[in-house]
Amino acid sequence: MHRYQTGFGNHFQSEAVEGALPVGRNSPQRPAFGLYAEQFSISAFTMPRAENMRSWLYRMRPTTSHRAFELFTALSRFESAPITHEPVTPNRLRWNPLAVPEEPTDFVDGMVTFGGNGDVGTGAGIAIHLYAANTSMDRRVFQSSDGELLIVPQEGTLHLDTEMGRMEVPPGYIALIPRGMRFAVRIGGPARGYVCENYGTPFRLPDLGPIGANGLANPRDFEAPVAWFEDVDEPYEWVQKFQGRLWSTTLDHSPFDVVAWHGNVAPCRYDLARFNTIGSISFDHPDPSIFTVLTSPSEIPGTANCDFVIFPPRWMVAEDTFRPPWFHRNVMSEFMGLVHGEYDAKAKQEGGGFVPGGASLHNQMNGHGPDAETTRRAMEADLAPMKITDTLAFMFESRWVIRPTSFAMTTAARQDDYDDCWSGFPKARLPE
Ligand SMILES: O=C(O)Cc1cc(O)ccc1O
Ligand SMILES: [Fe+2]
Repeated sequence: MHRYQTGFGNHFQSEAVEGALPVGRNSPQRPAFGLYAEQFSISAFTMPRAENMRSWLYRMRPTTSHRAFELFTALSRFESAPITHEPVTPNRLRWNPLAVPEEPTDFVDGMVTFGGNGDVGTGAGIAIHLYAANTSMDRRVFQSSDGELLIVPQEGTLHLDTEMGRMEVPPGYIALIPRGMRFAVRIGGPARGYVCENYGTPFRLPDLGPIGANGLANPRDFEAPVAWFEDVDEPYEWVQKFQGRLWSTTLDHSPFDVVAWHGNVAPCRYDLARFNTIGSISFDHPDPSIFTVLTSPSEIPGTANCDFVIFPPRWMVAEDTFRPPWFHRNVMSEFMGLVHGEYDAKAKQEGGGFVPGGASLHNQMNGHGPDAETTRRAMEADLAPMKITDTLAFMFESRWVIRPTSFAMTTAARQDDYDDCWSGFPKARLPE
């Protein structure tokens, strides 16, 4: 339906009306048709060229023309770091999916923060939100000035209208919305999913090292929209998340009035089925970093502010190998979600377990891994090549402890018996 331009971080250009995009300069004295030029910067002007990110937007009115924002207090579940709930538990946590609300609830109203780290004020760390919605954003747009949004739909296709164009994002896809970009989410039914709000360095493709020039998420499979605008002179509510609080103002027109744009900042979507999954063809279960789709680096090399990692369908062929994820204590903290199917570290469990729409959190240095049933099966398995099918789990992995919110700690969706999945392991028997 919508048209897209392909590539990740390309210098794109697009015009919805022929002649709207200036040629050969960014800010002509009089842009075509009386449009206004606006630079949209998500890196400092002086960042090295390879990391410099900005686009030029040509819009019907300057963004500046609006009344003052007023503090919006209704949405207390939409939180930001620092998350202050004390004490931060070292316990492994797992949650059932959020129920889709019965009251009309849009994407912004339906956002519930489960945890976060770092600080919106210093621009480091992430927040992890889950959304459950049943209504489209109507004459309402949202922007997070606090971070970029990585959206992982689990149920229901999202129709994202953004200042730079429109995208359709069904479950199995992800979307990236740049920091500060205004967008609206339209849905045709119940919608549920996960959001990583990244306060730090924007997500980028990971280096490939010895993998070579190709593999994992290939740049050409990312899709950015083409320019699109609506000429609507009616009230629009504009909700802005700024330093952890929600602010709102009303425009007398649609903010989707960008007629043309060019640059290397743009929203995009990516079909996770395009991920070129690489794994062991000899022995041993590789570290899950081999499944990194996108990474937000921190200032310590190889130690991400956030890695976005997926566990898609794949062949398992490793010989003499315990094939599921191994037992693990990690300096990095791991938040997981499940889009569909079963995860290979957790056996299906009557009335609970790790289910689509649910989530788990294994924080710094705390042991986790396959449950007892998965372990028993994997140790007894006939190691013929086998394909793991119908599954899509993912992880937001961060160098900082992901501090759960009060909501996450107290919600009835939290499984208070999670530890039990690791009980009943037979003890090793040493020689007499
Ligand atoms: O389930 C997890 O905890 C994520 C994970 C997966 C894997 O294949 C190896 C290590 C790891 O932490
Ligand atoms: Fe892990």
